[in-house]
Amino acid sequence: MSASVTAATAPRRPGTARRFLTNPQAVLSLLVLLVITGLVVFAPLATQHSSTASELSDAFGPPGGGHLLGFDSAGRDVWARLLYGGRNTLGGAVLAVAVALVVGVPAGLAAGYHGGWFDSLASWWVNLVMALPAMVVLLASRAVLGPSVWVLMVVLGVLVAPSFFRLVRGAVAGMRGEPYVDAARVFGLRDSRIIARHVLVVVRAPVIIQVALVAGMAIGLQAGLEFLGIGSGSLPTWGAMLNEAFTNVHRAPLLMLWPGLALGATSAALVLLASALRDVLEDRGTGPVAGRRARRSAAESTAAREDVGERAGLLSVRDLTVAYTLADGTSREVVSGVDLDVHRGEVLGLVGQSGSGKTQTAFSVLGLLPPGGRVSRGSVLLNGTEAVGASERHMRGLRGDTVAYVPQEPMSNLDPAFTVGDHLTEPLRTKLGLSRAQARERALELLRQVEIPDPARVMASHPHQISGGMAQRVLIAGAVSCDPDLLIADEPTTALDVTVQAEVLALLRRLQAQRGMGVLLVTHNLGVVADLCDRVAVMREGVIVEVGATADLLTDPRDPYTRELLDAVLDDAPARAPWRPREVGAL
Ligand SMILES: Nc1ncnc2c1ncn2[C@@H]1O[C@H](COP(=O)(O)OP(=O)(O)OP(=O)(O)O)[C@@H](O)[C@H]1O
Repeated sequence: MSASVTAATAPRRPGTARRFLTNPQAVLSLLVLLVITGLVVFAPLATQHSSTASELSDAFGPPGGGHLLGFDSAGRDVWARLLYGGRNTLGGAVLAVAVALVVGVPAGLAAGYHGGWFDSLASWWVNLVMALPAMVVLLASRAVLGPSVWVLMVVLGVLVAPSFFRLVRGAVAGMRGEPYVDAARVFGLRDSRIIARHVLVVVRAPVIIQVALVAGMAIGLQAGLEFLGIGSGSLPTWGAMLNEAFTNVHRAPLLMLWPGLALGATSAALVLLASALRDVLEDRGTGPVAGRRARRSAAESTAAREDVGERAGLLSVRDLTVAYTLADGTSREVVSGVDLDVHRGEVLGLVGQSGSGKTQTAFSVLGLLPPGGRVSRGSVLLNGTEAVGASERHMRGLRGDTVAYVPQEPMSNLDPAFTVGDHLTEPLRTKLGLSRAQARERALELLRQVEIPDPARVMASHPHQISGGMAQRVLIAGAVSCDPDLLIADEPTTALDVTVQAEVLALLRRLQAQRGMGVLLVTHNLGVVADLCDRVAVMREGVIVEVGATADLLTDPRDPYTRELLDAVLDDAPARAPWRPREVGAL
């Protein structure tokens, strides 16, 4: 069994439902809410009396004769009023939450995911709304829009929408640059799909918690307004009942108790549920999520280029120049005038020191340069089609089945919230249109092809439950899943330990040979180059300084920089002394 397999399994965490059901606070508060909501929704089943029919002779009458809680000051049935009034109180809270969600969540998603002018404008608007005193706005809107509890709840929804906006925007902006979001784009998934799959799942838990909190707050605020006599007046609500009871508090103090109890129990249950949900939902096995890729220092360009012949290959890059706009408004070239060709079935190594521009070149081919970066000059032909300046839609069409990508850090390219099976089946379903069952079958087959011994178990595992080596195999399986013509592998073994590196390289070599894929292998490791590549391009400070057949280039480098790289390998790897068994008693 390989090293990557033995390290694979961590104990499985109980599912969300299980954690919820074993949390007494969660279960109890949900039960209280369900009972209250059930009584309110099915009010006609819980009472045959009307909430508005009044009989003055019954005013302040005690319980009895089917009137569970007696009568109020106008001779109306208190139990019926409580149940029907709850409809307005809870309905109002639902309305406020719905408005806040509809306004706050999409705006937060768009601002966090895309940034730019919308983010600036929305953040400015949110700061403005948050600076307004809610009570004063509610009072003013009642004066302008009339005494309707529903209108007040809509206004309240708008006032609390910023809390959802900020929550969602912060979570989404924090994960925007995560490699697994880039990886999803590399698979050719649409932004809307990425948001639905990877982004919404991140904000789901805090949003659910916030919903419970905001509902509790809306109920409290609404009751406060009604109690002060600023609500609808005519509608029975728990707040209005409190208000009426308060005027007769000396005569019938119990009349305050019932709406007070209903309000207190509902608000308390919502707050307790929110806090229990926080424990349940936020205790997810998020696994190791690495931060964004480190960006390295700049370089200026020099050097010669080799004539690479006609542009008939699978990938043909000419005069590729990548520039970044810096914070001070100036522009910096990080890749300058690069020419590259990868032919079908060929493995081209792109080598050079850290920061030489290898990754920027690879991302340009994928059409996935980070924000601020752009191809300022040149052409990238993928299967004869120009990729520079192509629409995102066009590039999405190419990613996955024309060009696929194997990243450097396997773990951070898998979304911790999803299983391996989810990762593998999603592109199969969206790109190849397979059914769920077909995609699952295909994914299992792919896992077998990348030599994962127990594919069914690995399919059901989350990223934190598998080793780095296995995660890289999963990503390789994903990359070849739609049968790409060109595979771009960016330092695919750097994050792995030595034995696993060798296995993953062997796997890549085998898959490449079986499928006849062209491979652009980005690496700084000349050992890997010698092992896998047919040809090598050496990159330094953003330019290609030498291209040639691997054997020629490694044995007879023409450029001084290539020679330096080779010397560095030799310097770094002193000849090992022959292994001798430790002498007995040496310790
Ligand atoms: N977002 C960015 N803004 C500005 N410059 C950047 C950005 N990303 C990368 N660069 C610059 O581009 C240059 C090339 O970086 P690149 O990541 O392509 O190097 P690399 O050869 O792939 O290195 P490594 O092997 O360490 O990944 C670096 O000098 C880096 O500073």
